[in-house]
Amino acid sequence: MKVFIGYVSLSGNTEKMAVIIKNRMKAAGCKVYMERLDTVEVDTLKDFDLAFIGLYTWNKVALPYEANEFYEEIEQVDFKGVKVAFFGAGDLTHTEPCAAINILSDKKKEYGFHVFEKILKIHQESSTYDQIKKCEDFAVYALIWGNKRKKWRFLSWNRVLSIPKCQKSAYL
Ligand SMILES: Cc1cc2nc3c(=O)[nH]c(=O)nc-3n(C[C@H](O)[C@H](O)[C@H](O)COP(=O)(O)O)c2cc1C
Repeated sequence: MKVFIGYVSLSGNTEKMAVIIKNRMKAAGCKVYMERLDTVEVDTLKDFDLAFIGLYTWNKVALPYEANEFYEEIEQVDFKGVKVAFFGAGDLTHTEPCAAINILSDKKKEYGFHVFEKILKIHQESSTYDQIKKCEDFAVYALIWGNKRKKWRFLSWNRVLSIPKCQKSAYL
């Protein structure tokens, strides 16, 4: 599978999540292309089987400024059926943590993207074993979701990747 990972990160926490996801996807045999969202051409997402988009949040009512152009360009292309999964670092003690992700994810749904129902939100840096595992598990579940066209394929992916049953508690 061809996987795209696009992210924006100021202090490096979201970038760290992106790297964990990238490594997990490579270990699963995917071809991975990773780029910052402020340099990506939005229509290239159509060339991938699955896209991961990661954002930090600095002001709960706004997108990071580096993602503004990406956000605007979504309106210019037909993205019907393009699959995307969202992740990001934030302050989970906020009343509305990682709100930038919800802003972008809502717009993507509106413009035809097929959005993975689980969003991965990590408190600050992904440094503990538990946080790193959450990133890896999220990546694998998104991959299975992105690849789930036939039941046998879902079952074989489960076996090949040797993952436990879905732990919903790992997601916010
Ligand atoms: C000035 C400032 C405002 C912030 N506002 C929010 C916020 O509204 N919501 C949130 O979830 N996190 C907020 N955070 C926490 C950051 O999202 C968090 O530090 C995150 O790890 C940054 O990601 P990055 O390292 O990828 O840039 C804020 C942090 C700073 C410094």
